Amino acid sequence: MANQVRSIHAEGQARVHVGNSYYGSSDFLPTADDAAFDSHAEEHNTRCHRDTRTELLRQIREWADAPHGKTIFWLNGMAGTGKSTISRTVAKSFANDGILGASFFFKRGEGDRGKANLFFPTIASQLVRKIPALEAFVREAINNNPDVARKALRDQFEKLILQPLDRIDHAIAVIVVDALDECDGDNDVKVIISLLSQAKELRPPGLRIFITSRPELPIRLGFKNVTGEYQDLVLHQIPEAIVEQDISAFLRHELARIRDDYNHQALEGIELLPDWPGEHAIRTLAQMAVPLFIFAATVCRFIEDPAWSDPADQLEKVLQYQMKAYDSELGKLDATYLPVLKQIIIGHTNPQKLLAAFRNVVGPIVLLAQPLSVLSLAQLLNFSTKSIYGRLNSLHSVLSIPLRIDSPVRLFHFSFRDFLVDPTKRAAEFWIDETKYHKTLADRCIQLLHQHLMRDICGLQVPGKPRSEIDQRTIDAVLPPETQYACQYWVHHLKEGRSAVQDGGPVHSFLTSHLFYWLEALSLLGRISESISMVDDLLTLLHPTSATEVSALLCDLKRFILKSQSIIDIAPLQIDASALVFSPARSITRGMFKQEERKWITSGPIVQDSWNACRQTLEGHNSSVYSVASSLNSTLIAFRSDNANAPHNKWITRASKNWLWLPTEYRPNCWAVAASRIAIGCRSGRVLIIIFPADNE
Ligand SMILES: Nc1ncnc2c1ncn2[C@@H]1O[C@H](COP(=O)(O)OP(=O)(O)OP(=O)(O)O)[C@@H](O)[C@H]1O
Repeated sequence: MANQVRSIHAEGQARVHVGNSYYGSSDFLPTADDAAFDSHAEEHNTRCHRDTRTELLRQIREWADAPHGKTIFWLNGMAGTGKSTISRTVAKSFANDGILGASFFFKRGEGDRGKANLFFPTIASQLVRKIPALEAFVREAINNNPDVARKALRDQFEKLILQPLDRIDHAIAVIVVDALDECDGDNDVKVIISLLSQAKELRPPGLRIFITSRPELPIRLGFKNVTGEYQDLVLHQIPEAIVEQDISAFLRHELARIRDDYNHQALEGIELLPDWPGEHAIRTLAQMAVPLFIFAATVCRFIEDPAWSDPADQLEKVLQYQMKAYDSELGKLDATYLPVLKQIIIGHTNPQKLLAAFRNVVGPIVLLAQPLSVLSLAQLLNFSTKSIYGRLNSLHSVLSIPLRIDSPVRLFHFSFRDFLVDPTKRAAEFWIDETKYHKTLADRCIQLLHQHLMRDICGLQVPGKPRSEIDQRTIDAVLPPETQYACQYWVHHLKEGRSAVQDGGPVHSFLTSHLFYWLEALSLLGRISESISMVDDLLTLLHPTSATEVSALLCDLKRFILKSQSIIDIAPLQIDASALVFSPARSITRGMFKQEERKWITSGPIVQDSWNACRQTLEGHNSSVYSVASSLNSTLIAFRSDNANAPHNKWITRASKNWLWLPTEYRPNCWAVAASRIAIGCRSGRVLIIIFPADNE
């Protein structure tokens, strides 16, 4: 990070002075991890088998190459029909030909990949890498609006993508956006569609956007609003015969591979016949599958799974679901997943016990907002790693379970979760009660935070130490993945579990004891801005009659965070320094955490009584220092700039380290420093006197 410390040191005895650190923009833009088609998390995901989707892929290519074609191509289709696989294939082929501008694969349950927040910054940062001429204009946008990546989607799109692209001569570039339906927030989805449709205004008009999604209502409405601006294709309306042919080709290839691998290590006499499974079985499986590729893919994993029996037996088990698969689309999901799940209980005398154990482990896994490893799951759920592995052993065809204990367990396909939590299956043996397990996760997250969070968890000591100077390994050591997860998602699970927040309840008690440590941890994770929406969510969960105290605390807390988030974001420990010291005397948050106030301020500023009308001050202006003054004996130094928002006026430093950050209304116009006492004349008319203990105290 380009973090420049420019403190001017007084020679001699000066112990307290006003310094001037400022923080350059470290990362170019915040981005969503693993969203690109070629990211590490996506690398093992399948692309179209070479004998499948040939005509469709040709059409997509033709659209991308057509000089006056529509800007957007929308490929929509039901769950499991193969959209993401097509997206990966076209992204790879565009990348090979040098025309892929950017790709974003939305994925629910994978943190930032399931939200709109970082969609445009991620696309912009990839575009910059692809088209270097854009960099200067994107940087200019960031300099003019340092917070642009956190602004409304429209601002992000216009400033980071549309305007920079409009200022350069660019050749054709394709952006691939997969699974838009997995982006949270119906309104965000509609806004994204509407904004992307504006790309047609670009001169020269070289941008193409390939979007896939399920045909869900908000997306259909979004596209309805931009009728005429896009070309589309409905995957599940492709004639059945063509899809059956594609799925057959895939099955033929995969089952032959499974047979050969099995025969390679099978004892003599039990090998599969060389023509196994035979055309009849392939045709039956393909007919059961149409139009769901996910059926074919899961069946192959199930047949191959050595945990059960040989491939021929496994195939027989699948074929028993023949009639069910022909029933309906829901029946097809049953036929996909029931053979796998039934294995868990077949032949057991006490299936209820096994089912309960299955739900207690698999329920949380499918509901996580971001995948966790077995190690982290064990910590979070308070189970042993052995018992988790025991439950997962039979699920290798539906879950990707890495060998490493600290690598995340992932769903092969989101339709597995859809199947398990389907509310129409309440009575079914494998049904997972979403609300119940979200509640469990919320409780466990809160308990974990209770156990692990503490003040100054990284041992920074110096209150102004910027987050950017803390080694990520230090943060990861004190905040392991499950604690990071709990910090970010306890409110999400509370909300999805529809738990009421009430006075004296677990949330109230957590906030009363651990609020500051939680905010400090969020800051260390670079996620403090998300605390505002979490507080908003908590406010929606208030119990109607018994939440007076916690409601007042949350309203106050929102003001507290809004006022100080810019500095807490930079220096985590300012939460109980500047944020606390400058909050109003009657702030509930301040009152509650009075004991946290830093002892190194003997006498703090006189502050207003209550919150005033100013909710938040946006930081980010720059100006140079133009005058420096020193006391007669040269022990004290003060300096001033044109601009009250200039970074040089923001900190009180001690021994050349930042200690106390000054909110805008306390920024100095003039000041006097004497030993450990500092008097600041503020532009607002306030005079602020702060006394620090002498160094030897
Ligand atoms: N053309 C193909 N060739 C080989 N395998 C395929 C093909 N299409 C799909 N598959 C397999 O089917 C699985 C499901 O497909 P995919 O994830 O692409 O469906 P989807 O339509 O994106 O589903 P969802 O809408 O639920 O995300 C893939 O993981 C892959 O294993």
